[in-house]
Amino acid sequence: MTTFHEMGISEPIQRAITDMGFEEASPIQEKAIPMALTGKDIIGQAQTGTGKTAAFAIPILEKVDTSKKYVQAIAIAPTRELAIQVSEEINRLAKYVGISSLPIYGGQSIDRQIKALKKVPHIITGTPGRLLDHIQRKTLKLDRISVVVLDEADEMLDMGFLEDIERILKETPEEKQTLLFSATMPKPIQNLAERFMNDPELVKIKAKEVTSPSVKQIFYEVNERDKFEVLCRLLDVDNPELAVIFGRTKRRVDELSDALNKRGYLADGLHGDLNQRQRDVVMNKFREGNIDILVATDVAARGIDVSGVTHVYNFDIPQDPESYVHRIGRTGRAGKTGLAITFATPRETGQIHSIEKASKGKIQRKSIPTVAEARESIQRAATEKMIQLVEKEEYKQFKQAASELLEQYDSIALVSIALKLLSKEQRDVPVQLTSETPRYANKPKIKAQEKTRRNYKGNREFAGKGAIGKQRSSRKKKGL
Ligand SMILES: Nc1ncnc2c1ncn2[C@@H]1O[C@H](COP(=O)(O)OP(=O)(O)OP(=O)(O)O)[C@@H](O)[C@H]1O
Ligand SMILES: [Mg+2]
Repeated sequence: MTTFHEMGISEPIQRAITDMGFEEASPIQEKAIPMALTGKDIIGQAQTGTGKTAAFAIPILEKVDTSKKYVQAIAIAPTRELAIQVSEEINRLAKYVGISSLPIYGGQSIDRQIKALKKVPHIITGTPGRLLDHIQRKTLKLDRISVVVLDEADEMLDMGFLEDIERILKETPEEKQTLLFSATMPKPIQNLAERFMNDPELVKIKAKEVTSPSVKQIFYEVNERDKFEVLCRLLDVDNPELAVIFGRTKRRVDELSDALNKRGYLADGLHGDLNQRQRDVVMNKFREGNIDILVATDVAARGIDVSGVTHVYNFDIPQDPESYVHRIGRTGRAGKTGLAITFATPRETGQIHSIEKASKGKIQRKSIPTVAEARESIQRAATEKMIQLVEKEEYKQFKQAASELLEQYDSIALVSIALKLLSKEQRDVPVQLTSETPRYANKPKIKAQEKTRRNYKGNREFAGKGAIGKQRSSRKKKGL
């Protein structure tokens, strides 16, 4: 184990790292940081939640020259939320060095961004479409960039951002360092690396499984029409601190989050049809714990780091093993443990095995908890809540009323009713979800090339507006 001090990181950055609570470098940081400091191009692969952001952010910060007032590094990410998050992590690490990072993404006022760009931040993080937009408006110049980062590069390829990335990279000088990071590195990424990188070094943290070992993986065989009831039962039994539930489409996410609210859970939805302000509101509510369930499309599958996510539910099975790996990687981060639950309809159980094969992990089949078990959990939760409130002495103003009730009624009946009221009453509210047809069920394994094309259509709800262009209409038709 290596400390950041031993890696020769400058003192002010070390101080910021200490403030962030990092004690020692994670394996990817230990390998990638010294290598990146030599100036080499790097392809970095390590499991989800293992600190890849700092692995590229620290070398960037060491490279930026604060005496020079121009943009010196860019980090490109597939989604707006991720661009914001990466920028925030860079700014935290840069706290004592006078370097600033600015996120640039679609959906935010371009004028505001132009104003912020005039202040000439040293580092820009952004989604491909909006970065390109600023380059074309000449409000962003990349001719003196010395580092480019492609975070979640494989996802950006899958989303069809290749052309945009090529156009962005054309604006950067020949002589520069390129860093490419992801937890998954499917084949097509190697072509990208060959084209854009200069003799890159592969820094791969060898692991038995692609998924994080701190995430326990289970699946339930559930009929489409039973999914929601089973989900509620599991939520009652598992009682997650914070959970992310992934749905296949935007409609699914909206319906699911409405239905959960009707049943008394604190949930909100995130997908690409919300405007940026709505997206920000939802993410902030989730980060601050004002909701404890985030229902999302794959827009939240990559890179999003919210500490305290204990459970990930794949309400709809992910469309490929990579998506599975990233989705479940929203829990079990930074050494914490997590539970990943996947629903597979009877026709989809074969896909569970494909995922297991590709990720070299084990997904254990479990049987659905019974109604009685769920009820027991609800009662246990209500009892715990009552004990907590009693211990906090939060009952004083009801004392008089309580004594009067006790004179007239049986004490067991009264406490039982109080428990009933503390339990989530809305659990019986009927809800109806539109059923989703599985996208790739029972189809032969998709070849890499074909897959890229399909995802290009199916998956482009994510990021910068500029990049989406004509794909939008076909997406709308499909209701994605
Ligand atoms: N050395 C460290 N010690 C403790 N915590 C760390 C360390 N490095 C990073 N972290 C924390 O671990 C969490 C996960 O880091 P990060 O988001 O960079 O993971 P990642 O590898 O990029 O994951 P993903 O593949 O999902 O994008 C963050 O909250 C980060 O602040
Ligand atoms: Mg990441």
